[in-house]
Amino acid sequence: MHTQPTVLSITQTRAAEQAAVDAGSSFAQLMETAGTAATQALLQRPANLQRVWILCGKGNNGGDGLVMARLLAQAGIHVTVSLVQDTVSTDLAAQNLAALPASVVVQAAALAVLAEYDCIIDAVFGIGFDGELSADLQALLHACSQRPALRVALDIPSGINADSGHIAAHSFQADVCYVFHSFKPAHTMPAVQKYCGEIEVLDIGM
Ligand SMILES: NC(=O)C1=CN([C@@H]2O[C@H](COP(=O)(O)OP(=O)(O)OC[C@H]3O[C@@H](n4cnc5c(N)ncnc54)[C@H](OP(=O)(O)O)[C@@H]3O)[C@@H](O)[C@H]2O)[C@@H](O)CC1
Ligand SMILES: [K+]
Repeated sequence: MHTQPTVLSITQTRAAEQAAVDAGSSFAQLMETAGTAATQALLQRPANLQRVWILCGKGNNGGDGLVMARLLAQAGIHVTVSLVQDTVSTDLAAQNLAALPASVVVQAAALAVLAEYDCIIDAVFGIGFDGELSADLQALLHACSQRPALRVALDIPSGINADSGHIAAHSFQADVCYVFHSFKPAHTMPAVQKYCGEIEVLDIGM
């Protein structure tokens, strides 16, 4: 029997996260589990993953990317992280930035070196995104979306509003989207699904 995926709005997702924390988990644990699940799913793919570039936003979607950076580096992969908003704004993202091993290169996003990467991970924005992308981010995400590298989006491709499904100009075009816990309304929309590519829902223990 084909079962429909559970769909939770942004508000419902945040309530489910809070309920998991109230039941004994922690936001840090949820992020660690999200980054771990996405790393394991990525490593299971028959893909060339020698050099991975992770684009991190300043919020917790960026934090998920930083967890992946640590775990992929520990798996022996050459990882470069770019903080595309020049900073991190949440405690969880800051903790995971501080926890990066020395082998992870942290440098400004440089389009000139884009061709060096086998895989690009979009951890810029998740369910916290609303509105349009800045001109700089439009140029960066557009260039990434043109690359033949494996393009991975965490939770939702950056530039897309998880509730309304509004697709900002030059949103990230993924090959695979690792969705945490449950679909958001946007994941059910065919126009958004074209930006997600393959969608895999990952259990993050909530
Ligand atoms: N909480 C948890 O337990 C877990 C959360 N998880 C992960 O966290 C993600 C949600 O994280 P989040 O809430 O920090 O939001 P996120 O998507 O990173 O973006 C927020 C940033 O975007 C910014 N921003 C918004 N619009 C913008 C625009 N147009 N242009 C520019 N900037 C814009 C906004 O800036 P502000 O408007 O506040 O200045 C803010 O700084 C979720 O999708 C999942 O991946 C998992 O780890 C599981 C456990
Ligand atoms: K993303």
